[in-house]
Amino acid sequence: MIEIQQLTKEYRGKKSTVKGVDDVTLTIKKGEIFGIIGYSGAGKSSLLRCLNMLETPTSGKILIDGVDITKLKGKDLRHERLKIGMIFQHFHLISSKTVTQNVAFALKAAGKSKEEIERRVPELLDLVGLGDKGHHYPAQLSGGQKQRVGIARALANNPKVLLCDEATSALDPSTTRSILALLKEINRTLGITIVLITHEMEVVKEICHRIAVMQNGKVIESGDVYELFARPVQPLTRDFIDTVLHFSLPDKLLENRRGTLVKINFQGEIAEKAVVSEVLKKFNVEGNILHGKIEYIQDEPLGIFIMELIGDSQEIARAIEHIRQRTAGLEVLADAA
Ligand SMILES: Nc1ncnc2c1ncn2[C@@H]1O[C@H](COP(=O)(O)OP(=O)(O)OP(=O)(O)O)[C@@H](O)[C@H]1O
Repeated sequence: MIEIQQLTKEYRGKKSTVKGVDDVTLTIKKGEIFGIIGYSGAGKSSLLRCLNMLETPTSGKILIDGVDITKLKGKDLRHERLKIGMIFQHFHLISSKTVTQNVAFALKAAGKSKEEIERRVPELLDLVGLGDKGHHYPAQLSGGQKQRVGIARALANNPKVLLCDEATSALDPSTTRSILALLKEINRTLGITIVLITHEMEVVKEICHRIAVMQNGKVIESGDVYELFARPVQPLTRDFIDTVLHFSLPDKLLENRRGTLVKINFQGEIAEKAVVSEVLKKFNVEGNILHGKIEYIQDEPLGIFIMELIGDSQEIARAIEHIRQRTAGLEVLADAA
């Protein structure tokens, strides 16, 4: 439904030109929650803001349901933009207006009648769990409640796409979870496609179906979130995943090891874990499990074991190959000492 083709966004300064987005091609499917992750300066905001033309791309196309929005201007662009809602890290509410007036503002801007606005605003506030807060001003709300107003406002005109710009970065962990749960619910019940940018892998793990990892304006890796957790290719993707899986083996353990250290991913099936005992019987290697845990990625279990394999190097290589072929992935963390 959203096709980004060879998109580039350059910022031209007096002395130099910065490529915020550098030749990005991506397809975002209808009804999915798509995450774009990267460190500061990777180009996430630039890419997201091109999707509703808050930034004008330098080159490339953005097709939304087949319409290239980069070609639109004036009334046509305003009309197309109504299909795309957006929420922000710092909410961007109008402080002098009540919650009801903030949400009504989006409907007014779209030319909706007074009757329709009066009918729609309470509906939207109920949807985000703020049915009793209509007369409050933003200053009287918590961060999570402010973001709920932002979500109600973004959904006012029944968009097909919701863009989320670091929507939970200013919130504490428990409020973050409640806002992510609301976004998930909106995606499920209203079928709205959600594109979110974040620098937190926890957010991705919690709600995204697919993700793209950005670095220096480019997408360096993309795919199904479970697949990327199980089989990351790029070092940067691994770094992000490590922030969630928290694998740091004590230095002492690394120093004292005798064998090859491997990390094995299991697709959560107990049967797969039998592979390890099978290997120990089949090959002449000794194995010590040093660490094990199960993470839930989108409610699907991903088991992770760290093992030390001790034995003849050829035999270890055969054992590794055997495990690799029968599990969700194996990574050699350190060769035999
Ligand atoms: N308006 C602008 N003028 C000039 N350069 C810009 C502008 N906006 C972004 N850039 C540059 O484009 C690159 C990508 O920035 P962008 O804000 O898109 O990254 P980001 O991944 O969203 O980072 P952050 O999370 O810090 O916002 C950076 O090098 C940034 O300095």
